[in-house]
Amino acid sequence: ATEIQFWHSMEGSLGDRVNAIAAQFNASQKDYKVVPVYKGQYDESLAAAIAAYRSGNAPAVVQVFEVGTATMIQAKKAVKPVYQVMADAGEKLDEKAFIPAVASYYSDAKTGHLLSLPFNSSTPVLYYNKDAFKKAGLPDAPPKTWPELAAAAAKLKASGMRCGYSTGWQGWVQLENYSAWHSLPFASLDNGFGGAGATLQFNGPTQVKHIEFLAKMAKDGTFSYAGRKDEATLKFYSGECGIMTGSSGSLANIRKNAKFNFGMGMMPYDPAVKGAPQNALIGGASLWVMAGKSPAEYKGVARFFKMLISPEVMAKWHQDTGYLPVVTAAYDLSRKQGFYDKNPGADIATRQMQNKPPKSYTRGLRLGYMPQIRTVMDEELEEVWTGKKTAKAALDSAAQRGNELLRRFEKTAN
Ligand SMILES: O=P(O)(O)OC[C@H](O)CO
Repeated sequence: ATEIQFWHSMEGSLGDRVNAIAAQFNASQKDYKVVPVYKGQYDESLAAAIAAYRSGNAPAVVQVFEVGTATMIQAKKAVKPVYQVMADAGEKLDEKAFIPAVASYYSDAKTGHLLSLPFNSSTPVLYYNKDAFKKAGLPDAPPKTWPELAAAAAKLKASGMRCGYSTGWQGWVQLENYSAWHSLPFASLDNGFGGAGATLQFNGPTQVKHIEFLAKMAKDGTFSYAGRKDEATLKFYSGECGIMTGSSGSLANIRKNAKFNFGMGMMPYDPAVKGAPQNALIGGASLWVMAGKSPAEYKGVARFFKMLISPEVMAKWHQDTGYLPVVTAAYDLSRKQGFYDKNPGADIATRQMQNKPPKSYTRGLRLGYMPQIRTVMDEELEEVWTGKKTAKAALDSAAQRGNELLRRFEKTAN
């Protein structure tokens, strides 16, 4: 059988699910063998795939986080667009089958065709420890607003918890999604979808106020910073933190490890901000096909992709993990199966994305060097949590440093 290397960043239960899907595909036919390989976290696997391409050892498929999209689009020679892979292999790709917000994130601005395959899309959600809420005398309901969240975190601490609130992926949750959820642009030119020349706008007064709010929580000990990626997930399921905002896709590992009852809610919003809540931006990752592979490998990739987005496989992946059902048929199937009736909260990630019709600047991000801009946001926010910088100084500096990265990216493109 022709081997198809599939590099990914799915950890714990998520990795188990990826392995199970590959095994299912491999058992369904004899010509191809998909070999999933965990290559570290998103930034690590992206760097590994680019290095491997340069030395001629690229995998056929690599999972790239959403913010790496512009990087992959620019690496034209290194990738083969998914719509071409499917067409060459004679596999029909119904691009209308995808949830529009997901498809547009990964589509070519000019042709409108899919460049990568949407696979694990998420939105940030809120998780809360129901047992801890009960012990703290809090009602059994997720905090809806940031002031409610702060009050609940204070009560949790007062009841003896070590950590009231923590967050995963701070740039994604507290600035990228916070902006969209509050109907604000993250960057000009429709967050970069309008072409080159965009400047970052996440240092506006509303975002500054929000980071000040979190800084105050960090100072009084009700917000505990856990790390740049999804370290907060572990702090939540271990019972240390009573509330967490993080990826809807953290559900798989929370479900497996939490020894308490937990509930979910939408991202909190600031009631003082007009238009909030607006809609969420998707995160997670998509699957990119690398260039320079054999026709047989591409045929196998196309068959595998076809299976991944079939309503049955996608519905199961969504139900098992908390990632979005990226094809509408998988959402319909899950509903028909009674999944949302049996699992309250399981459709929150989808509902947030569709909360209101998106504005031109709440559809997603298409910004070069966005992984590096994430690092800049992380560095600057960490200065706020440790009290070394004010929210305003940190966000202004992050925007300025990020703008320099954007200009540098545009130069490499020409
Ligand atoms: O944990 P994930 O896979 O939902 O990804 C979260 C962020 O969007 C990664 O950039």
